[in-house]
Amino acid sequence: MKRFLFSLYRRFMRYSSVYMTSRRPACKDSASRPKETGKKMLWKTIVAMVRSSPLWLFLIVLGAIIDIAFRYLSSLSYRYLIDLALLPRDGKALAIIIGALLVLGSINVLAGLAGDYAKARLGSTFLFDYRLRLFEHMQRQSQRFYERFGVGELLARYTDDIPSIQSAVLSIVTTGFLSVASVVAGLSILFAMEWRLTLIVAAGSALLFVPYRMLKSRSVALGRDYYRHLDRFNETIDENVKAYRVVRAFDLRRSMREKVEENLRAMLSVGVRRQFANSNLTRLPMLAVSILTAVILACGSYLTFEGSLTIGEFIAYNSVFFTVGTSMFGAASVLPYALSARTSLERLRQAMDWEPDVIERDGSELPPVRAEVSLRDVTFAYTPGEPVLHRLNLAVPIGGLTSIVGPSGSGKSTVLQLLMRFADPQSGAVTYDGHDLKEVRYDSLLRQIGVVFQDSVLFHASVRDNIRVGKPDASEADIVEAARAAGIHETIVGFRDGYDTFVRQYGDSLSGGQRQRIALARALLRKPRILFLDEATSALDPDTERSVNETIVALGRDMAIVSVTHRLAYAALSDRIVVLDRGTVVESGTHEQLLERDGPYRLMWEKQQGFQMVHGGGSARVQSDRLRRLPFFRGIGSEALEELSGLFVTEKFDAGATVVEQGDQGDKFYLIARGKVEVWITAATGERRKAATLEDGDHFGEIALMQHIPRTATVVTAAPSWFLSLSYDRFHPLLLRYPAIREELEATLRSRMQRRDS
Ligand SMILES: Nc1ncnc2c1ncn2[C@@H]1O[C@H](COP(=O)(O)OP(=O)(O)OP(=O)(O)O)[C@@H](O)[C@H]1O
Repeated sequence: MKRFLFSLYRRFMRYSSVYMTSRRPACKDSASRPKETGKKMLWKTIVAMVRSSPLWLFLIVLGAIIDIAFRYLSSLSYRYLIDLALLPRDGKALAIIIGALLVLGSINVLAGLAGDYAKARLGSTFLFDYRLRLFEHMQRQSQRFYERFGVGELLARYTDDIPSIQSAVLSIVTTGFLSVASVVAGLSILFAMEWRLTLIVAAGSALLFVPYRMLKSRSVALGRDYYRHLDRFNETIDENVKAYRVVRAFDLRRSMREKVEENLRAMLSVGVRRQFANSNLTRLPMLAVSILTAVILACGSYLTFEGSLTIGEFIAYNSVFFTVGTSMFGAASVLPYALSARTSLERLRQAMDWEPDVIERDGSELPPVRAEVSLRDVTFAYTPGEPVLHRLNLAVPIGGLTSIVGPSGSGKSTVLQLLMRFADPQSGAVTYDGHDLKEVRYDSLLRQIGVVFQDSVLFHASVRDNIRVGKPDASEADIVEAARAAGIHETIVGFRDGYDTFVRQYGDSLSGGQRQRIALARALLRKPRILFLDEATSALDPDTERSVNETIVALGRDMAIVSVTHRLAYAALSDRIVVLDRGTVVESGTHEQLLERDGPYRLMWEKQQGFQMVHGGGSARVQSDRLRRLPFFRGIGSEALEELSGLFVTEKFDAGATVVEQGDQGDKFYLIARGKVEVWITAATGERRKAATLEDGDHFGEIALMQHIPRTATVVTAAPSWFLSLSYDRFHPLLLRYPAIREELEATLRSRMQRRDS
C-alpha cells in the first residue's frame, strides 16, 4: 500500500513539474505532432494547475462539497417534510426543516461566491501564465520558427487555443469533478435508501458514455480541421492588413474576397458539423437519463404499491435521483470542452516544443570588442544538407567601413546574421576578439551591436520613442545627438509635432529615407561598437540613397561599420571590401586593389557601370559603351550604339510588381538600371520555382527584340526598381539596318531554348 501511494505521489510530482516550461526534445519538423496524446497532455495540464494554485482550488472544492451536500440535503428533506411534518400536520417540525434549509442555503451561496472568485482567479491566471510563456518562448526563436508559424497561426494560439484549454481545465476541475463527486455521493445515498433500485441506476449509467465513445474521434478530427481553416483565415487577414496597398493597386480585392469567402465557407461547413457533434455529446446522454428516470419511476412505484417504500421515501428517492441525473448530465457537458482542448494542446505544444536555433547560455560577459570579429571555418545551412556557407573564413577588423558584396544568394545576409548571432553555425565558430559567441552571454553581445535592415520597421509610437527603443534610459540630449548623427534631426524638428510626431503603420507615414534615418538614429543611440547594415539604403530612391550613404561614410570615420550591399558604387567608398560567391570569400581588399585584380569584383563593377540616374531618379540613361558589353550588341559600331541608347525608355516599378508574365507575348527587352527582380518559372505540372535573382546591370527579355514569342518566365520586382526598356517596335528598324545584331540574338535564342529544353 505504502509503495502504491509513493508511486502515485511520484507520478503526480512528475506530471505537475511546471508542465509548459519543461525541456523537451526539439520539434524540427514543421508538420510534426507532439508525441504525447492530447488526453495525456490534458491530464498533465490539470495536475499542473492543481499544484500551482492549491488555495484557489481548495476554495473551489470546498464550495463544491457544500453545494453537493446542500443539494442532497434538500432532496432528502422531502422525506422528512412529507413523513414528519406534512402528513402528521406538525408545524414545529415544519418550521425546523424550513429554517435548516434556509441556513444551509445561505451557507451554500456564500461558499459558491468564494468558489466563483477562485474560479475567476484560476482561469485568468491560467491565461496570463500560458500566454506569457508562449510569448517568452517566441522571443527566443529565430527566422525558422516564424517561417513555420505565421502571424495568423500564432495569434490563434493566443486567442483560441489557450482559452480553449483554459475552459476545459476549469470545467473539468469544477463542473467535472463536482459532478462526478455528486454522482458518487448520490449513488451512495440512493443505495442506502433502496439498494435494488440503485443497482438498476448504476448499471444504466453506463449508457451515458455510449455517445462519447461513438463521437469522440469525429469531434477531435473536426476540431483539427476547424483550427486548420482558422489558421489559414487568420493568415489571409494578416496578409490583407500588411499588403492592403498592393491589394488595392493591383486590383486584388475581388480575388482576396473570394479567398476569404472560400475559407469562411470551409469554416462554416466544418463549424456546423463540429458544433453539432459536440452538442450530441451532451444531448444524447439526456436520453439515457430519461430512460433511467422512466425505469426508476416504474420500479419505484411498484415498490411503493408493495409497501417496501413510503410515499415520502419514494419522492425523496426520486428527488435524489434527479440530482444524480443532473450531475451525470453535468459530467457529460465537460466532454466537448475536453475534446476541443486536446486538439488545442497538441497545437500549443507544436509551438512550445520548437527548440530555439540560438540557445542563450549564462556564459561570461563579452568584453568590449576592440580588434576584430570573425567567422572561423564556418559552415551553415538553413536546410539540413544544403549549406549556404562552406567552411567560410572571414575576419573584419574593428574600425572603418567594411562592405560585404557578392551576387544575390552568395550568403551576404547570412554572414551578417551569424555575426549578430541570429543563428548559430552548424560547424566552426563566430568570434569577437577570439571569444566564441556561443560561450558568452547573449545580452552582452547585443549591447555592443546596432543594426539597420533594408525594411526597418518602426513602432506605433512617437518619433522620440522610436529612437529611444535603441536605449530606453537615453536622455533627450542623447536622442537628439543620435538623430543629428543620422542626419534626421532637422527633419524631425520640421514636423508639426517635432519629436512627438506619431509614427503610424510601421513607419509608412514617413518617407523611405526618413524611416531609414530614424532606424539609423535608433541604432546609433546604443553607441554600438559595431554597426551592421543589411542593404540599409538599397530600397531608397537614388538621391536619398546617396545622401544616407554620405552620412554612413561619415560615421565610418569614428566607428566600425559592416555593411552588406549589392550596390558597388557605395561599397567602393568603404575601407575594405569582402567579396562572397556561393558561400565562400573569393576576394577581399580595397576597391582599387580589387579592380586591379581583374576578378569577380571587377566583373560586377563593370556590370553596374554605364547607367545614369537623372531628374532625381525620375529617369535613367544607359551609355552606349555599356550596351557594347551585352553579348548580342557586340561588334556594333559606336554610331548605332549611340542611336540605340536613345531608344530606351525608363520604367519604374515598386516592390512586388510583375514586370513580365510567363506566357504573355514578349515585346520588350529590359535592362535593370537599379533594383532587384526575381525570375519565376512555372512548369507544365504547375510547380513554380525561382530560377534567378537579377540586380543592377542585369538584363532579361532580349528574345522579344527578335520576335513576339511567349515569355518563358515571370519577372517580379523584389525592391523598387528602375528599368530601361527597349520595345520591339522601336528596335526593329535598327535590326534591319544591322544584320549582325540579328545573328547574335538568334544565337542567344537558340542557346536559351536548349537550356530550357534540357
Ligand atoms: N530562411 C531561409 N531559408 C532557406 N534558405 C534561405 C533562407 N534565407 C536565405 N536562404 C538561402 O541562402 C542563400 C544565401 O542567402 P542570403 O540571403 O544570405 O544571400 P545574399 O547574398 O544576402 O542574397 P541577396 O543579396 O539576394 O539578399 C540563398 O540561396 C538563399 O536562398
